[in-house]
Amino acid sequence: MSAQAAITVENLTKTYGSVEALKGISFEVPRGEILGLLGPNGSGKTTTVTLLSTLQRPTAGSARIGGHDVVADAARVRELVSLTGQYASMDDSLTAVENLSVFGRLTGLRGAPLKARIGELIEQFDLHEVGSRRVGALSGGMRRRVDIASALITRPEVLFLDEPTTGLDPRSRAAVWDTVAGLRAEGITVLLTTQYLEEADRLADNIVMLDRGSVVASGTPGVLKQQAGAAVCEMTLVERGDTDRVIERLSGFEIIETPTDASAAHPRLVVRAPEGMATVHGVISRLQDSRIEVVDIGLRQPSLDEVFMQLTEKV
Ligand SMILES: Nc1ncnc2c1ncn2[C@@H]1O[C@H](COP(=O)(O)OP(=O)(O)OP(=O)(O)O)[C@@H](O)[C@H]1O
Repeated sequence: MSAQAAITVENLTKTYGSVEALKGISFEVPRGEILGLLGPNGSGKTTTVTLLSTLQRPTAGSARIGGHDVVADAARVRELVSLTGQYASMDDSLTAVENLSVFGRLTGLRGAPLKARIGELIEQFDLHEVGSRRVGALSGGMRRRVDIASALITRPEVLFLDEPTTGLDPRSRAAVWDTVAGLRAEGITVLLTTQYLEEADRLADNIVMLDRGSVVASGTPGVLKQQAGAAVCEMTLVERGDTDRVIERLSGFEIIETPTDASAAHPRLVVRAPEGMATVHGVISRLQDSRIEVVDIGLRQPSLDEVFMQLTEKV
């Protein structure tokens, strides 16, 4: 394993009684990179973060942060990492600056150094306007931004972001994405857990996909999409009423998505296209034979969502 790695995980295992939360996972995160740890509910994401941040001990295997073992060297690891995410621990009745101050004091910062660090974070996270407002009155996205800022008060080398955008509306989610992308510029290593493939696709240098406690795939977003192999043929129908007829007419093709939104004016279907354009032409000729009209039809790379579906189906 590389000496440069900020996080090294080797055969990490955690069992709770008869539940195998992690079944021996391994991965590495180079310094300054963002790793997206992806997986559905219960796949082991939070367990991984609690082990890496020394909140729990592994049952077997090992993990190192900046070369320090999370069990043997737990005190040193705690100096290097910070953890935030879904369950922000800020006091709603205090202002953003007061919250930063509380976090700073908790870590032993006082006086001028504390004030200077808060000033830097206000600058870095563009909190000038909201610094004096009560955190309870801030939007969800702005709250998370203050929360991430407070996690950085100690200048950690590694930041764990546990589902930082769960429960946020799309606009707030985009604002948090900007904040996380900015962390890369600061050289901080980030381990981001998420259920949203789009989030990992946007932010992560590398992705580790977990399913039921095991790694089912890892690599860059681009490589994972390629690994999934076949491109897909996506079509949008003119008439909602044609959906059942299309499904019937496309027998023999592997339909991987049928319309889910009953209110959508134009239903969308996706079929796997192992033969690329030849598959698309095959679909078009079947639709033409039945005089079924489409708004559009085309070939595209599978999304990470589709990759994940395909990989987890195989397990
Ligand atoms: N303290 C615990 N005691 C018993 N089982 C646990 C405990 N913590 C987690 N588990 C189990 O371990 C498995 C992995 O849970 P974990 O919370 O790590 O998943 P997750 O991927 O973070 O899911 P989510 O997205 O819901 O947070 C689940 O089956 C969970 O029920």
